[in-house]
Amino acid sequence: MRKEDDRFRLVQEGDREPLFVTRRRTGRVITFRVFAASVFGCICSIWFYRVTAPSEIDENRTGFVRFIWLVMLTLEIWFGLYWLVVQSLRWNPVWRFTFTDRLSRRYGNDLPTLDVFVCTADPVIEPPLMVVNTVLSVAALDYPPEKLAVYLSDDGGSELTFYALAEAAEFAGVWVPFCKRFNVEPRSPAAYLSSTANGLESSAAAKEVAELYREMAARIETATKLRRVPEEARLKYGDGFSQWDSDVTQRNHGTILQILVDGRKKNTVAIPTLVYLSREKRPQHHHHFKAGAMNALIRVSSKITCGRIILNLDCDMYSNNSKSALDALCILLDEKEGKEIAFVQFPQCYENITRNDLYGSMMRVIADVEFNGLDGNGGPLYIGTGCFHRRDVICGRKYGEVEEEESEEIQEILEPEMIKALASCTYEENSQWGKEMGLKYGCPVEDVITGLAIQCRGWKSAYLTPKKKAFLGVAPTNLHQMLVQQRRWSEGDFQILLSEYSPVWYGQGKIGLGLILGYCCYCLWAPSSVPVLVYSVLTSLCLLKGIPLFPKVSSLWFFPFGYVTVAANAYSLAEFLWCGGTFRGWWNEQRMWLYRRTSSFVFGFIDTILKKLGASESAFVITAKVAEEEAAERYEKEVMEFGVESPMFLLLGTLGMLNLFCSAAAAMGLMTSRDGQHFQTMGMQFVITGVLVVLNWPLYQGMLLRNDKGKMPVTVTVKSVVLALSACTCIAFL
Ligand SMILES: O=c1ccn([C@@H]2O[C@H](COP(=O)(O)OP(=O)(O)O[C@H]3O[C@H](CO)[C@@H](O)[C@H](O)[C@H]3O)[C@@H](O)[C@H]2O)c(=O)[nH]1
Ligand SMILES: [Mn+2]
Repeated sequence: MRKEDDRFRLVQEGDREPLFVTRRRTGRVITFRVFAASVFGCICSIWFYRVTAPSEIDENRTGFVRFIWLVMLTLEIWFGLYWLVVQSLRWNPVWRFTFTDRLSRRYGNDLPTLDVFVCTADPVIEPPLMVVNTVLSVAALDYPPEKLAVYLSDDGGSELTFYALAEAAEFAGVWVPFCKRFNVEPRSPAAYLSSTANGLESSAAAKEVAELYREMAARIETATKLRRVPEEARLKYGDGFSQWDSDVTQRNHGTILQILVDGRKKNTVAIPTLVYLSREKRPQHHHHFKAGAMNALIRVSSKITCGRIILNLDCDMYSNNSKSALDALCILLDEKEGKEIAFVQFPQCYENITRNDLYGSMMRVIADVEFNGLDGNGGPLYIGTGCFHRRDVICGRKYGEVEEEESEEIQEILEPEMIKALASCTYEENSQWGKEMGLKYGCPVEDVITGLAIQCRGWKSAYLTPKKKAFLGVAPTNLHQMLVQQRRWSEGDFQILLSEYSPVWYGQGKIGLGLILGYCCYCLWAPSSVPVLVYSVLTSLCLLKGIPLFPKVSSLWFFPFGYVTVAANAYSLAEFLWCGGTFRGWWNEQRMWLYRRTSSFVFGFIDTILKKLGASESAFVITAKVAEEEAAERYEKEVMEFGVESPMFLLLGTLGMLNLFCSAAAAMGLMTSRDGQHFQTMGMQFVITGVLVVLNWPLYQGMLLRNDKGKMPVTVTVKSVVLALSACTCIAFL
């Protein structure tokens, strides 16, 4: 009898196989650690060299030169320590693999309810057609439709977006069944119809769907262009449009809520519930940007479908892999390890990246290396899109507290008017919303700080990178947008470091050291601008002035400098190529590394300090998702786009010119003197400044050689040249 029992248990156990596995690559990690140790050894000897400053250069050192060396020492200590912090991201990477077939066998259609939140904020820079494509792609997820609901939050309060969604709700009736029947991928109609490899073009069903989509798209685009909703539509969706009174503006309107498809009514279960929400906005109330929108969504949805799992998406991130929800559930429903995981983050991938990724927008290494490293240390950051949450955790449940049982029947169906009150401006007054409940307010990267707070409540998170990318969005397509986005991120991350939720103070004892360091890598982006800025200016100016900053090329002390430089760059190149990048892509990435640090992060740093002093408010500049035609062509050709006057460009231009002048002057001096000794002592500076000049090539082109609309505005060029020349002259005669 006992034996029987055991056998029975075994079968049961087999049934309880984990829904995912976590893998490590031991060989690679050990190699990496040995390598890292060798680099660290050299970093230490660089420090030692600076402190003991060998006598060869010491002979004729004046106080001024001594001061410069002290600055160099400080910078090198910073770089060394920052390097140490960054190693945490590579120390212990893990990869997760899911078994969706086991999930299906075990749960069938008995899956938790899932609410998808899509956020949009402006019908001009986020075209309604793009937004509804995202909505349609998630509505067609491989998930039982009666368990799925899609909410669109429109911070633009735009009739156009509502109109587009109403059209999409109708089209969904055809699209969702079509996707499921033919197992279509990807499930954004625009992406599907533009992909050539769908193999279904010829079938009658596909033709019909394509035709319907084109008609709908044409109607939406016409309306968007004319900025007017067609009269027929107004009649057809009257109860929706009636909520826009004459005085509705983007910043001033009551709550607008419309359930376009209601899955709670028993007969309409073939497509998911579809809801439009534009929360109330009044000029006298702060709306807290995307965090405010998300919190309104959490409350409103709790009275409609109350999905146990929440997927958060930006309006441009369409679902490219219909299994992503099942993948995420493999983690969240896993009986053992999954129990401690609060959210599952997918990488932010883009569909509009050119071959060599001119602006480094893909952040390949972050997505393919660093986030796996974070996962090994306790979990990736929540980055605001492509993330599956447990509803009760985002609402404040601590790890270890019991989960509330899901009530069998969804609560009584409330009148829309009662639900609307949940999205009013005053609802959150004197409540924990924005603090302990929902997404946190007051930070430009509300998502990162929210994820951190969740981890500090004892939870872990997981990172999933299925081969077939889960979601695809639109990356910034010009330099200025890219720099603005990075400025917001660096500012937000730095604010977190200084806030009461700082990973260093608040996270202490709540999350592991590895994860604290991991957060610091990003939180220190903004302050890391200062040393990079000083370093690049100092090496160039000292080259001009003939002040040596590094050991002679022939001296033994040169070795650590050379080794660190070569090894670090070779490693980063290798890593980039492993992640599927090209050599040019890596080179472009190095340029963006520099530009981010010498513009975005500088401003992010200043903004944060000003904000701490109470002198400024942080803003959320929404990233544009469309570009004008000529600019789009230049993007395709990987020609760097400047075009606008911006203080960030002025800074980049001035630094670029400074490097150019200094290296030109120094090269001329070298040629006239033919002094081999001079080259020996200044060798390293020649190389650094030379590399900077080569890296800046597209900048010089934009400033001096190009004539199209995307070149650097003349005023910026003139100002940069004047500033750089005056700096050089001052230094030369100092
Ligand atoms: O007041 C606002 C501002 C923005 N958004 C939405 O937030 C999303 C992200 O905005 P976007 O301009 O595309 O910013 P990105 O820099 O691309 O966004 C990244 O960085 C943000 C934090 O800085 C995160 O919130 C995002 O999820 C993440 O994708 C978009 O869907 C917007 O519609 C709102 O709903 N309300
Ligand atoms: Mn975006």
